[in-house]
Formats: sequence, structure tokens, C-alpha cells
Amino acid sequence: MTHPEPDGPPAHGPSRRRFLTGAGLLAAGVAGGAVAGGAAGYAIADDPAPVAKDSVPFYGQHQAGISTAAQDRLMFAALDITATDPKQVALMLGRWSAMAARFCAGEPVTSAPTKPSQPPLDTGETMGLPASNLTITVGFGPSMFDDRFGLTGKMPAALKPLEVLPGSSVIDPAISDGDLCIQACADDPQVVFHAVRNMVRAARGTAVLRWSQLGFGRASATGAGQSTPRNLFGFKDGTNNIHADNATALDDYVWVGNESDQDWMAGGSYLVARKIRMEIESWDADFLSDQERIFGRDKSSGAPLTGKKEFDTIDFGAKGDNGKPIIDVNSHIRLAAPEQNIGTKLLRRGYNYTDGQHPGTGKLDAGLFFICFQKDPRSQFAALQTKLGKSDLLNEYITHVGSGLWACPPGLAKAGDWYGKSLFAGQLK
Ligand SMILES: C=CC1=C(C)c2cc3[nH]c(cc4nc(cc5[nH]c(cc1n2)c(C)c5CCC(=O)O)C(CCC(=O)O)=C4C)c(C)c3C=C
Ligand SMILES: [Fe+2]
Repeated sequence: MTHPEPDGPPAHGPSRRRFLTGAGLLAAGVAGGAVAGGAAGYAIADDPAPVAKDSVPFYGQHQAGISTAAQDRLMFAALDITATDPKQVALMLGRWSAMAARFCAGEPVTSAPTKPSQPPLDTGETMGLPASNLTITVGFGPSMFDDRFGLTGKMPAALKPLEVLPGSSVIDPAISDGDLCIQACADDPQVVFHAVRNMVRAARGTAVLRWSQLGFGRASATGAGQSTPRNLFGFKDGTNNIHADNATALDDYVWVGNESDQDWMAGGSYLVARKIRMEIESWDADFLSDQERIFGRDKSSGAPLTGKKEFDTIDFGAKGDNGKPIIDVNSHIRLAAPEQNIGTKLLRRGYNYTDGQHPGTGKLDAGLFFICFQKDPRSQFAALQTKLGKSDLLNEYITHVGSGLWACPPGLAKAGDWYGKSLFAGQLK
């Protein structure tokens, strides 16, 4: 299937293929009169196009980039909406939907030729590059539900802004929150940058970039058969994560179901992001035995200190010759394990990051851009962080500096569907 060209949100009337005109993509009012949240949308071309190599299906029940195998690179962006008319926001979301479908298939913004007298409609840096397993995941922050767009009655209870949780005292608002988020993941850094850059460009006049973060070296395994990567402290990270092939766990802990107070979120998930700076220099001066006590795992094999192999069951009751628990009572895995938290689990999908050198301290400015997905952040992320923030041995070496929470709606069904279609239903008269 050929992916439609981005030209605004779905319009009433017969399906049609609309190519961008000179004013097209960047014009705020494009197709404005046609906004009605109706059924027919972008043209669904019936010419079967080959499925791009190394691509992740874009359309489906859930947005890709949650349970799909974690790629090597991340660009995460948070945006604030400057427009006041919900129709204009819907137009932008329509453009984003069509663009995202094309990018994930390895296609540029448009295949229509650009006149020499126009700025190119696609910025061009991915010409010749494959789709690189790009996934684009879009979310709505709590601030979307203030009184600007008439959406207050559609705010899910689970999207209530996180309180100041233990371990969050120095969170910087400049790198936190945002009306919208885009999580772009791929196996090529240029591909994720291109996706975010062009989506931010297409938002011009409607939303502005608030902050962004590049990440590398996925710091969690999510795919069945994926080897467990290492975080910047050198430990395997993601051993006990929820994996893509565990449909029951995904239904139990990740996908919002009928229990939600908001139908538009069924099939979606809540994304929590935390930018966590890691004190690399202090960590590197710590003894191996202490590093392993902090996590409760062997640094080399990833095995729990009570076992031999990475996936051995953790024995929280085991005691050493000194009579003390082998897995320290304040070790990271004891405090975070579902067995110690009334079964609480979440899907971790974070990335390592570095922003170079910290200008104030001269130290490496690096850490974990922690991302997790769940049904309900109140009983999942917030509950775990409340515990970790109070007594995790790891706290000596980490600082949470950024934070955000977004509701990621379900996947787009097919061409013509758009991010937030059912959220905005009723607002586009
Ligand atoms: C609130 C949730 C969590 C935050 C914040 C967090 C930060 C954080 N974690 C590591 C490294 C590791 N975490 C590991 C396990 C683990 N971590 C959490 C939650 C948070 N981590 C959970 C739920 C678990 C799984 C516990 C279990 O089921 O056993 C591990 C061990 C290997 C693994 O299972 O993934 C490591 C290593 C860092 C470095 C960090 C902040 C910078
Ligand atoms: Fe952790």
C-alpha cells in the first residue's frame, strides 16, 4: 500500500489523493474548511507497494514503539501547542499521522516534485536511507486537557500529573512535560532526527518544540530473543522486563483496556519519561562488589547474586554466611521487583544518553533516558518510584533531572485515521 501524502486531517467526502501544493504542508489553514472529523480520510491508494525492508508496520491495534522490539536510537521530543483552535491542532495531527506512516515505510514527506522556487517539502537527509525499523509514538500530555481545546471532560484519571515523587527534587521544568510528545526510535540516528525534525516543521504555526533528547544504545530488551543491552553503569538492563511475546503481561500491565474512564484510550498506554543523570565518575571509583550489591546482580553475567545465570529466579530469602540477605534490602532489584511490590510491573524502554560535558562541573553529562509504558502510572511508575526514591542504594549515583507523562492513544487503524481522532471527536464542528 502506498502511504498517503500529509495534507491535513480527514475530510468528509470521497477518498482522494491530495498532493501538496506550494503552500501545502506548512500552511496552517490547509484543508481547514474540510475539518469535520468525518469518516473518509486520506486517499488509500490501491496500488500495492512493496513492504519496505527493515520496517515496522505502522497501522495496527497499538502504536508501534511500545511493545515492538527496541531499536538502537532514540529522538524524543516534547512540544507545546501555540494554536487556540482545536481544528488547527487536528489538522496538524492529521499531517503528523500521514507523515509518520510514510516515514515508517521509508518514504519522504511527499513524492511529489518540488518546484525550484519552493523550499523542499522533505528536508532530505534520509534520501537513500532505508526505513531502519523506524517507529513513531505520539502522546498527549496532561496540559492538553486544560480549557484551551474543550477537552477537559476527556482527561483520563490516569493522566493526572505526577506528584513530586521521592528522588525528584531537582527536576528542571525546562526539560519536563509538554502538550505532546513524539518518541521516534530507529536503528539509524539520522532517521530518528529526520522524523522529529519534519514533524516539528509541519507543526509550525500550531506547536513549538519545548525540549528534546537524543538517546543511544537501547537500555532495555523488549523483543523476544533480543539480547540484554547494558546501561552506562555497565550492567545488563532489561533482564526482567516485559517482553513483546508475552501478550498476557502486555494486556495485564501495558495496554489500557475497558477499565479506563476514557474510551479513546482503549488500546493505548501511558508513557512516563525520566531523564536520569548518572554520576559516572563516582560510579567508576566504586568497588565492583559494591556496584553489584547496589543492583543485586553480577556485573558480568547479569545473574542475580543468588544465582548463576542471567535469567535465574531471584531468591530474596537467601542469606549469606553473615546471616544478612544476599540481595541487599535496599538493592535496586529488591525494591523494584514485582514480588516485593504486590506484583507491580511496567514495560521499560529507555535509552542511554549523553549531552557531552556538564558545563558547570566538567563531568560527563550522561545517564539513562528512562521511558516506561503502563496501564496506570499512579499504581505502576509512581508506586515504584516512591519506593526507589526513598531507599534505593542507587540513589547515591543518580539524579532525576527531567520528567513527563503522556497518554499514547491506540494505534491508527488505516490510512485516513489520525492521532487523537476519537479524542477530538465533537470538538471539530
Ligand atoms: C520507577 C521505576 C524505575 C526506575 C526509575 C529505574 C531506574 C534505573 N534502573 C537502572 C538499572 C536497572 N534496573 C533494573 C531492574 C529494574 N528496574 C525497575 C524500575 C526502575 N528502574 C524495574 C521494575 C526493574 C525490574 C526488577 C525485577 O523484576 O527484577 C536492573 C536489573 C536488570 C533488569 O531486570 O532489568 C538494572 C541494571 C538504572 C541504571 C536506573 C537509573 C539510572
Ligand atoms: Fe531499574
